[in-house]
Amino acid sequence: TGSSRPQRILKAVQKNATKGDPQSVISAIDYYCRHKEWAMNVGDDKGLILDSVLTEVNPSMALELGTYCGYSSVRIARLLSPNSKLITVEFNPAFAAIARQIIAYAGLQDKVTIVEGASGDLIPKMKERFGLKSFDFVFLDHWKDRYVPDTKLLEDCGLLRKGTVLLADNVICPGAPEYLKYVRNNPRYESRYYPSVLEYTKAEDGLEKSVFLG
Ligand SMILES: Cc1cc(-c2n[nH]c(CCNC(=O)c3cc(-c4ccc(F)cc4)cc(O)c3O)n2)ccn1
Ligand SMILES: [Mg+2]
Repeated sequence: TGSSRPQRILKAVQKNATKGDPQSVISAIDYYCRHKEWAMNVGDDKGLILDSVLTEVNPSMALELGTYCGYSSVRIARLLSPNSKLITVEFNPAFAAIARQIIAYAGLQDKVTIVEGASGDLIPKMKERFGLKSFDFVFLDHWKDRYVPDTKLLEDCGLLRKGTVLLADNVICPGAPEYLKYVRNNPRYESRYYPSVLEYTKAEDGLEKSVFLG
């Protein structure tokens, strides 16, 4: 049988990027997915917003829900301070295997831990598994109907602290309408919408940044 899209993305990285150079890995994926075949990476347009929010927060502990090929894991990890960590959760083992190789190609394997499984199962185990108190930053980029239940789960598991920043991808396309209602009408969050486009297209999309007020 033929290769998968994630396998073709890995090949494009190995062919066009420089080992240990995260920016070249990002550029290689963006070029491939814009000119050869579309893929559900956060992409270069929304990626610039992710970069700026991340730089502002400068998290010690970051969580990403939805790894896919590791594109946003590389975007996040390349901007983390020394000793800061990213935990990223991927449901599909085949995606996780590719992401592990792309993150390693970028030289960021010491900053990123990939965990395989469903967010709803893994979130309640995070404190004990990783000996962490709370997350400073959470990037929601997984199944769009899990944004609300998993945000509530993060609250209930004490994994958010006063000031934790949640950044949600795809709030317009494919869309997370319940999530927008939840964070925008909730006094425990201060939210702001960053308009952009769906990765590698002209379709409307955007990121919602929500600060947990405790
Ligand atoms: C339950 C659970 C789930 C996960 C998990 N791991 N990996 C993911 C990936 C989820 N991402 C998407 O589905 C996604 C889709 C589009 C899209 C698709 C088709 C279109 F036509 C237009 C847009 C665009 C995007 O930017 C996306 O992010 N979820 C991990 C853990 N636990
Ligand atoms: Mg996305």
